[in-house]
Amino acid sequence: MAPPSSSSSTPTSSGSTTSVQVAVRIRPTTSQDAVSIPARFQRIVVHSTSHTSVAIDASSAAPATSGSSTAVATPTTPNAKKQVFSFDQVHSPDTTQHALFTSTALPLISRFLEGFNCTVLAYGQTSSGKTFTMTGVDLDASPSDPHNGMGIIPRAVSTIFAQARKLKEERGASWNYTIKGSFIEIYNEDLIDLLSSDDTGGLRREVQIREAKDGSIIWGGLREVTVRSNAEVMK
Ligand SMILES: Nc1ncnc2c1ncn2[C@@H]1O[C@H](COP(=O)(O)OP(=O)(O)OP(=O)(O)O)[C@@H](O)[C@H]1O
Repeated sequence: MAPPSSSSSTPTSSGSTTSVQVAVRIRPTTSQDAVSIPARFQRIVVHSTSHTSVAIDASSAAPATSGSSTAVATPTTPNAKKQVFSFDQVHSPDTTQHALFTSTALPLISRFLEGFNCTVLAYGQTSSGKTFTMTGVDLDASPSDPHNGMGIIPRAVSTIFAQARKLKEERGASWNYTIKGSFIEIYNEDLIDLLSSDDTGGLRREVQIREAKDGSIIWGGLREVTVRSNAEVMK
């Protein structure tokens, strides 16, 4: 979360401004679901009803096709009430990786290059698609290709490098930039530096997090590595 002095506000669909935006992505059913989910639970209960809302079927009735191995829409029972929830963005199962990136993370990149702190956080139950959404596949493909499976991280990193190169071309020899990366795992209450093992004989170093007087965040002992390309970051 960005400290107040460097946070950046974004207009919401309701017209108010907030520094936190919530986007929901509904993942499609996969072939794995057919084997890993018991047939009686194989039904779709979450539907996007607009670009900003989802409806959850309230029916607790068993689906008409109980026993089938394919997911189906839940039949509505009489008087079953759908619950509707609103978010800043709702993405249906057919949303591509490129479209998701363009509407969620891309707007943050220009703000990031202006000096704002930006965070993209994936949250969801196991198998809901966090890794697919954040990392995806085709990690060193072109971020502008709308058809590949690159997730948010490789697309964001490629875009940051491309925009930094463009700024360099515009600003000439008097302007330079360095991009550094760190990789931290938060596990229970511990913060583990995942890039520290090389110089600590295989043991990963714990890092300390504290807040400076000006509200900025200090990561004590965190290893920062200079990176020059998306391929280097994703390695
Ligand atoms: N939008 C999508 N389109 C196609 N397949 C998807 C999509 N989202 C997720 N999947 C597939 O669903 C499965 C589970 O996704 P994923 O591994 O990303 O979940 P996760 O939230 O990271 O799970 P965990 O918390 O257990 O690590 C994977 O096989 C992934 O390829």
